Amino acid sequence: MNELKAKPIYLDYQATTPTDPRVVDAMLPYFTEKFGNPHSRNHSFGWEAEDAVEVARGQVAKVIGASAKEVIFTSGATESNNLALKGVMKFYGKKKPHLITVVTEHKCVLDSARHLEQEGYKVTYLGVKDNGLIDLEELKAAITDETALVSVMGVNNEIGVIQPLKEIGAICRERKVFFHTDCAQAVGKIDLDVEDMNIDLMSISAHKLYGPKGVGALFVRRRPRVRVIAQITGGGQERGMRSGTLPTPLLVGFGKACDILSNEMAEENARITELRDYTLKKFRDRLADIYLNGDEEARVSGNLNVSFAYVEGESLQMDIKNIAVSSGSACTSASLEPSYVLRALGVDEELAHTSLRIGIGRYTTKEELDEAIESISVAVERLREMSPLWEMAQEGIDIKSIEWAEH
Ligand SMILES: Cc1ncc(COP(=O)(O)O)c(C=O)c1O
Ligand code: FES
Repeated sequence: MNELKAKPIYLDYQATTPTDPRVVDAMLPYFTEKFGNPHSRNHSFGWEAEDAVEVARGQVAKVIGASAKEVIFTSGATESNNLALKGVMKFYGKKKPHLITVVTEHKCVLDSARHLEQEGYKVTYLGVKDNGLIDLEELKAAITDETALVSVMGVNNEIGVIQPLKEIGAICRERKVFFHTDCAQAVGKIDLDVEDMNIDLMSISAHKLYGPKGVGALFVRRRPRVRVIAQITGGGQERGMRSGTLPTPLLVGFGKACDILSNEMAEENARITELRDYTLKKFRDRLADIYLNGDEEARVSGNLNVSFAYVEGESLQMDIKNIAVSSGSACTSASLEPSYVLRALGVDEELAHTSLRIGIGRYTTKEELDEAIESISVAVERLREMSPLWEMAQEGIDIKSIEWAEH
């Protein structure tokens, strides 16, 4: 058949973002004529690259209210999170071997915590309420004299909920424990100020904020000073905290992307919030039995994580192939397990299997959303028509009362 392929619609901005063309333009000269090694001290090629790196450092620092000297460049948030957790625990851990984190953190935080546990450190994993937020009283109760670090993400990558960073920072400062936050999904989406929020370490990733992939940063507070043990050693770059030649073009792009956010973030988020609310309303008007996962208020502009009851998420995705969204299951492995984040919210397994994460961002248009809403709705209606569970629910049978055979 000579069918015209529909243009794919990208609604997966939490997975990654396209690099802003302005960012690409800023980067290009640093691949070619301005290619010097920023650590070369003896000639102008090096100085030129170093100057560009320092400008970028300042631009990154500015969006989070830090000073440039507190920004350590890394390869991304995965590395930053590893450095924060392992670096701090290994420095302070003899006297204070206890780390507190949250069950809904990104895998790279949870995996770093597991590694530390295997090495004998103690880890408390806080649960979350059914809106995805931590309970501050639980956090307070978990802190002991042995706690060195609390690590709570700013914004969750799956459900977009915003943790109460300022309150967490205040608790940590009062109890004299360091506060690390994974803000890979938060920078550019919410106002962040490391001073006001008493944040001691913050992980950032460029490719989530319209910058290039393969670069990120860890903010490490200087006053009061936070010490970390380097996880990558060598030439002693980044004040000994992270060795390796800095990738000048990537950093220039990262800096430019942050600079754009400094100027345009408020306006951009207002526009995206409007699109998101519009989308949710249209779904709610059209389809019964849909549920928004995660708090409706404490939520970033571009995230809609919705369960479409009685429809299996993967089947739904297969039906809407030209729309790039993420499903709430099997996304982290081939295990076909429903998302651990949704499970932690208490979303039951059936419903967790029916979720889609719809990510709206800088280049999303209303027309694209209209098309996506229509395709998803048609697919949900079609799949529900085929679902015996949906049929039973329409007849008023309580699905929960059914005894399922072992499988
Ligand atoms: C919350 C969160 N933390 C960490 C990461 C990892 O970031 P990177 O891809 O820069 O390593 C991601 C991206 O998947 C994320 O969403
Ligand atoms: S949605 Fe595919 S395994 Fe549950």
